[in-house]
Amino acid sequence: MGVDGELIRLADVRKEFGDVTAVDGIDFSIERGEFFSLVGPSGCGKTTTLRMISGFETPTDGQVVIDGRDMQGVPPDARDTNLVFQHLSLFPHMSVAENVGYGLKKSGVGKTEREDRASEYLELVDLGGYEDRNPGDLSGGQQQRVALARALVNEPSVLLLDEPLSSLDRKLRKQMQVELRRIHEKTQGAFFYVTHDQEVAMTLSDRLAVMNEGKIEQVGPPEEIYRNPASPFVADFIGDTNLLDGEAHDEEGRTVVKVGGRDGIEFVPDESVGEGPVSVSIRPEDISLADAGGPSAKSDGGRSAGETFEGEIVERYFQGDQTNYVVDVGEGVELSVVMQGRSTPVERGERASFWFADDAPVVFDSAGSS
Ligand SMILES: Nc1ncnc2c1ncn2[C@@H]1O[C@H](COP(=O)(O)OP(=O)(O)OP(=O)(O)O)[C@@H](O)[C@H]1O
Repeated sequence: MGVDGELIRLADVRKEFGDVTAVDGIDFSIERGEFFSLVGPSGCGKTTTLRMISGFETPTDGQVVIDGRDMQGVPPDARDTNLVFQHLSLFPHMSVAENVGYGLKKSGVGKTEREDRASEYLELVDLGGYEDRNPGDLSGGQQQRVALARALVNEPSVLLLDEPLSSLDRKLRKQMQVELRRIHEKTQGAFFYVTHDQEVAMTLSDRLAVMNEGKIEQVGPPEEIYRNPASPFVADFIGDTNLLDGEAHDEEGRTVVKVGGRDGIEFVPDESVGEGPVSVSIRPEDISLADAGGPSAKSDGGRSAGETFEGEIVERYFQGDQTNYVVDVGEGVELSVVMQGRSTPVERGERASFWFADDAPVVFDSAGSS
């Protein structure tokens, strides 16, 4: 563990269940020591992908390679992977230490070494001293940490995690996210994390793959995916965005994108885009607001700000450190805007001016690529 290089590779992997195509020809690889997440909406094929890596499901087509070895025909227990599920499966009649040492016992490790290693991994998940407890006497988060220790104790090259936090309440989930990151750093093994929760995936991952309807739409570090989404689906699924229909056309030799008709939004896209219908993604925090006609404090921290537009504030939600607005731009176009820090003095029902930097909008042509 801890050596750089590719550990897992999926090459053109497909899985069909009867006439349902659960996974539709996917390719990605996971590096040693990496925290890699597979994220996408319910039913998109995440669990099926994880089960093909673990060996509980056989691909209809394509190749799963772990550590340079083709896994075709290799059963789950002969793979260097371990699994943690959403629903805990601790043995209630065994102590915490016995639960953690269970896999070691099965592979013939003696009692003393088993106990030592169980204690070592309980220490790792911050449960040193809990060896003799019953799993039933622990909190949900503690039980989840025991399950983690049990999956880590035989030091697999890859830990496969299928929504392991989704049964926990919000506060515990946040705590466990921090724990997971810390445990990952300590173990140096690769973590493959499956979730529909894009926020969790962004927080935890070195890189993530965004999956939709059995296909991978984008693979990359969270920030790159957030800033440069490869498709309207990715722009919408990862973080919040304004996804708008627009039209690109040529105006005196340069491309101009229009959203929402004559009084709508108009801008020159940062990257070249063909003429015709387009989708436009603008993140709410990339739009600035001020009261219409007031002393415009228009500045974008050095980024070049484009034209100023006008709209009516139809919603305003104060949220402490930020204020969320919905601006009606006319012709059915509404923009969501997030202003950080102290809110602007624009109230619901008032007119406001707004603007964004030239490089804020990401434009996708009708084929869906940016
Ligand atoms: N054993 C099976 N037999 C038939 N269809 C299946 C089987 N397993 C999964 N599917 C189908 O394959 C598709 C992908 O399922 P999968 O469980 O991989 O999705 P998922 O992204 O993990 O969803 P969720 O987030 O809800 O767990 C779904 O349409 C599902 O109904």
